[in-house]
Amino acid sequence: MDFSPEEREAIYRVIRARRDIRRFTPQPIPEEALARILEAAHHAPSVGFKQPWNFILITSEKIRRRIKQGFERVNAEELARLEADERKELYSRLKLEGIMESPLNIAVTCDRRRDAPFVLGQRPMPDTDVYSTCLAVQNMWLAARAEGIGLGWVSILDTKETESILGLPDHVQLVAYLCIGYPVEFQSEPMLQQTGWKSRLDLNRLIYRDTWGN
Ligand SMILES: Cc1cc2c(cc1C)N(C[C@H](O)[C@H](O)[C@H](O)COP(=O)(O)O)c1[nH]c(=O)[nH]c(=O)c1N2
Repeated sequence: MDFSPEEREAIYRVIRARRDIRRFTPQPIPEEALARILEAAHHAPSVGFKQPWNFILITSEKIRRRIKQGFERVNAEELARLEADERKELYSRLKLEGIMESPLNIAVTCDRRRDAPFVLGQRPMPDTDVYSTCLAVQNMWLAARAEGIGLGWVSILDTKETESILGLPDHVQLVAYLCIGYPVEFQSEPMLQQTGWKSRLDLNRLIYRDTWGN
C-alpha cells in the first residue's frame, strides 16, 4: 500500500473537517504555508495538462473595499429575490464573506486561451478548463485546512465588475474569489446547516446505477 491506514484516515479527516470560512482573525498567513497551499493548487489535474489557472494575491485595502461594495450590492439584490418570510429574515442575518477581515484575498482565474488552439481533451467539452480551475481551488481548500488555515469562497459578486476591478484581460475568466486566513473557528458542520438554511442530502438518494433513476 502507498499510504498507511493513518495517512488514509488523515485525508478523509481533512475532507470532512474542511469548512467554508467567513470569520477570520487578523493573523497573517506565513509565506511558507501560502507557498504550500499554492503548490497544492498547482498539482490539481487539468484538461490536457493545460494548468489554466492564475492566482491573484490581493492585499490592497482599496481593491478589497471595491470588491466588498460589489458584494453588498449583489447581496442586497439576492435578499430582494426572497419572499418576506422567515427564510428572508434568516438570509439577512447570514455572514457570507470575510473580504475585509481576512488577511488575504485570492482570485483564482482561468486563462481560456492558454495553449490554444489545441488542448488535449477540451474541444469536445469546452468548459473543462474551468472545471480544472475549480479542482485547483479544492486542492487549496484542503491544503489550507490541513495547515489550520480557513478559506471562504465568495460568489455573491458581479463577475464582469469583479473582473474589471482586477484588470483581467478578456480571455481570462474569474472562477473563484477567495478569502483566506486563520479562522475564528472551524465548525463541525456547514454554517448553512447549523443555521437551518439547508441540510446535507442523503447520499443514498443521489446514487443511481447505469441510468438516471432507479
Ligand atoms: C462555488 C461556490 C460558491 C460559494 C460557496 C461554495 C462554492 C463551492 N460558498 C460556500 C458554501 O456555502 C459552502 O461550501 C456550503 O454551505 C457547505 O459548507 P462547508 O463548505 O462544508 O462549510 C459560499 N459561502 C458564502 O458564504 N458565500 C458565498 O458567496 C459562497 N459561494
